[in-house]
Order: sequence, then C-alpha cells, then structure tokens
Amino acid sequence: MPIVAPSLLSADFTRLADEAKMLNTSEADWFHLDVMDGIFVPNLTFGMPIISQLRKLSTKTFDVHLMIVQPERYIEEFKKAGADILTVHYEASTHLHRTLHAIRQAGMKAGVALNPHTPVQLLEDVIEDIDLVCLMSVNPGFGGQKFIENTYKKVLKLVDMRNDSQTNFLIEIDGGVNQLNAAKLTDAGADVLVAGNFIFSSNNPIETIKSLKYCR
Ligand SMILES: O=C(CO)[C@@H](O)[C@H](O)COP(=O)(O)O
Repeated sequence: MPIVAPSLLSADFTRLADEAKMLNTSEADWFHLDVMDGIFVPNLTFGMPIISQLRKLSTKTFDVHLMIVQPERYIEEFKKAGADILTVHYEASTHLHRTLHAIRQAGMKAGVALNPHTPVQLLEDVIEDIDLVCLMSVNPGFGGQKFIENTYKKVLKLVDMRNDSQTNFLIEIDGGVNQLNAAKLTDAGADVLVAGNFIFSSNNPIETIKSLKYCR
C-alpha cells in the first residue's frame, strides 16, 4: 500500500486546525507541507510559524517540501518547527551533497525533488545520501494541475537506479495524483502519493484518502 501524504496547499486555510484534525482521523500517513518563496516558484505559501503551529496538532510524519532558493539557509529552523523529512529541489541546490548531509545531521530524512524536466540520472552521485526522491508530476507552484504522463517513465528509471545502487530511498509523486493514476504509479514503484486538490476538493476527504491508500 502506498504512503498517502495529503498536501495542505489545497486545505481551507481559514480552518487549518479542523483540516489537521480531519487528517488525523483519516488513513493519511503524512502531512505534505509545501513551502514556496515566490522566487523559485511563482507563488508564496507559508513557513516555519505555520508548521510549528500544525506540529502541535498532529503526531503524523511532517514531510516538508521546500520550493525555495538556497534551501540550506533554513535547515535548523525547519527541524525546530517540526519537520521529519526535509526535501530540497535539485534545481535550487548548488551544493546538494553538503545540503543533504546537513539535513541528516540535523536529525531529519533528506529528500530531493526534481522538476518535470530534470532527469533522474542526475542523482546518481548522491544516491546514497538521499532518503526520498520527490518526482514533480506537475510544474511546481500550484495545486490542481494536470498530471504529466512522462512521470511513469521516471519512476521506472528510479526503481532501476535504486536496485542497481542497493539503496532504499522512497519514491514520492507530487502533483495531479488522483484515483485514475494512483494504482499505475504504485505498480510502477512509487512509495508515496502526494495529493492536494483531489483530496481537499472532494465531498468526503476521509474516503478520498482511503481510495488512494487502497488503490491497488
Ligand atoms: O508542490 C505541489 C505543487 O507545487 C504539490 O504538493 C501540490 O500541492 C499537489 O497538489 P495537487 O496537484 O494534488 O492539487
């Protein structure tokens, strides 16, 4: 069964505490928290203060996805705010090796996100330093976009790289995930499904989360 990580980007921010409580009672495994800076991506969201408030409301794994330039500036701060997994973008990290080590050193799992145009092979030389690869299946910045079909091929390539390197990082898919592609992604080798719009715009988010969890 996949790990299901609802993206709070699509939650009702006027009722964030209720949304967190709803996720707590659901079969969601993680909270996926999208931090955007308006520079790396053309949108702004939230940062440490919101995450640390949410931390008081849930014991689930906090999967924090930094869509910001120079993410190495805030590693300690996100740890303090309550991140369990900290994912930085390959495209935003000049010294990726150093950044991944700093994330693990701070006591978090280290993730790398790849934009749709970025080949997975670019991770070969840091493969042992990664706990999670987040494949963006939309161009990052907004919820509710259409899933990019080429993602399946990237999952298969990553699975090969994982087998060849005998490492065990998780493969996460982020963007446009829904009941139409969840099973195919999981069958291809995806471990974590991030979904925002599909969950939060549904009439019954708890059942929608279940439909992803039991998609196979
Ligand atoms: O990081 C992002 C978008 O940049 C994602 O986490 C989205 O929030 C996923 O939402 P949907 O595409 O499922 O609406």
